[in-house]
Amino acid sequence: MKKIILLGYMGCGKSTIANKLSQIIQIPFVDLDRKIEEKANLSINAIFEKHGEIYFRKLEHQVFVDLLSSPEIFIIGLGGGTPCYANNHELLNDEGVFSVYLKASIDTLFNRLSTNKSKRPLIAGKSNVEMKEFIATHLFERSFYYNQAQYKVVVDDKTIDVVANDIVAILT
Ligand SMILES: Nc1ncnc2c1ncn2[C@@H]1O[C@H](COP(=O)(O)OP(=O)(O)O)[C@@H](O)[C@H]1O
Ligand SMILES: O=C(O)C1=C[C@@H](OP(=O)(O)O)[C@@H](O)[C@H](O)C1
Ligand SMILES: [Mg+2]
Repeated sequence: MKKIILLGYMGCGKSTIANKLSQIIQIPFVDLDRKIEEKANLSINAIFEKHGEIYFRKLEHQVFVDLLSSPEIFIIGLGGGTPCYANNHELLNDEGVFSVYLKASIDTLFNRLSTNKSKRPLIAGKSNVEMKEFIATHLFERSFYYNQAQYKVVVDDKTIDVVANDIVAILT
């Protein structure tokens, strides 16, 4: 069995789907953002505010590499930016890893993020109009990195159960 990595843009459902998948296949789930918060003893928002994004990206890389070097098997829900910094995308094809891109359209991301902005420092201060524009550009810039994943699951108009079971089908 390999470690399972879920990746994709903010709001695509990495944390939610990883949690559901963990219940189905009985493998523990680790959310990279929560591990970063534990290590820094600060919330994601506070890390960005106090130390800035570059510091966050260094910590994110360290925590990701540490998790991958662990002998244990788990499901890792990455942060939306994880594959896009510090050559982390190269780790998506490591031998002991099974990586899945949860692909969502701009509309799906916008709908999910417009009610979930406050804990995401990159979009927290934006109006809805600014956010739609931001998601469109940012998703385009990041797609190269997301497409390095071994597998892709489209999540638009699918329930949490359906997405989780799509991943189970790929795994088996
Ligand atoms: N398949 C889905 N259908 C409907 N809502 C979803 C689905 N997946 C995730 N969500 C919702 O979208 C929001 C963002 O999900 P989250 O797991 O935090 O995304 P990520 O970790 O990728 O940023 C949450 O409110 C979550 O409940
Ligand atoms: O896309 C990004 O750069 C980020 C996504 C967040 O994770 P989610 O994708 O779980 O929101 C979190 O790591 C941080 O706010 C930065
Ligand atoms: Mg998340």
